[in-house]
Amino acid sequence: MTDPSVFHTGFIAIVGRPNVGKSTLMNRLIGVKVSIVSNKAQTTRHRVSGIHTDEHAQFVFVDTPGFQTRHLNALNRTMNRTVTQSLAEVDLVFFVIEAGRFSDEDAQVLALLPKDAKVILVINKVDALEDKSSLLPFIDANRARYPFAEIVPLSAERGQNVDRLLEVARGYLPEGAPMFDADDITDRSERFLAAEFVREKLFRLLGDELPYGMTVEIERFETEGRLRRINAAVIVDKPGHKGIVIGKGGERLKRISTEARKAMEDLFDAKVYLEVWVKVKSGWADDERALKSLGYD
Ligand SMILES: Nc1nc2c(ncn2[C@@H]2O[C@H](COP(=O)(O)OP(=O)(O)OP(=O)(O)O)[C@@H](O)[C@H]2O)c(=O)[nH]1
Repeated sequence: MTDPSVFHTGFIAIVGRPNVGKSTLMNRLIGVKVSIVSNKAQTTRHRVSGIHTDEHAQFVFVDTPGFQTRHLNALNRTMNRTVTQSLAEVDLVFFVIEAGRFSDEDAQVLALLPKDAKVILVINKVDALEDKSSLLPFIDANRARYPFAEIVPLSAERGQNVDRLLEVARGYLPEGAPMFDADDITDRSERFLAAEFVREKLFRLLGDELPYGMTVEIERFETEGRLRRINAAVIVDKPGHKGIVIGKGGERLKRISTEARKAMEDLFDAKVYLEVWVKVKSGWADDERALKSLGYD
């Protein structure tokens, strides 16, 4: 049993083949919807996708980039090395499989786990198991596959035994103060996400016309209860790019901002006033600013 007076904080990666229920589990673990957000933590190389904090521990869930189990070719093998490296940097891995089933794809994911990683085997979807008595032999069969630190059967969808997973996981996280303030992270995440949504719509609606070097900056982000006032600037490099983003009669920009606003309202569970405009900030303008800051006019 872990000493409850000691606080634990650490990074966890959730891995598994497609469709085993990783997202469902993540949503369960995080609980509050608004916390299921991407946040580029400044202090770490990890991309944080969710955080759960209770009185004993802070669980920081991170994305594993480039996971690939289908079509093993040279490129994917290189990507898989990246996966193995990023998994070596977390404190704990949740390897998720489906109850009663261990496929070749599961084996491929398992093979990517670094040899000395601490891995908890999460057997998900136990609710869907027709013959409940088959669970114990299934657990035993999996013990032989890898030196799992723990094996936890659960149902992410129904929330069964999910608390147990957190309780067990805590003992594998290093002792230490929380890295993130739960409220803080929510605000910063929303701001970060707002930029992500605008970017995503730009990518989707501009397609091949996407100007090189385009960025999105959130110039204003205000929270008033369940209302957000957000101003986003799409920054392009050349005056000619401005028209591409705006489109004929402003149609394109209007669509981008409407779709981004809807996505934000869904996720933030709030009313959103969003203004999006396009600014040209060429290299030349930057030079000029740089000169001004040095006192040259
Ligand atoms: N019966 C049952 N179904 C579940 C459970 N957890 C997830 N599912 C279902 O399994 C399907 C896949 O769930 P996801 O959470 O999207 O799986 P994933 O691993 O994130 O999938 P990818 O994003 O493709 O990698 C969905 O239809 C879920 O509703 C569970 O505990 N029991």
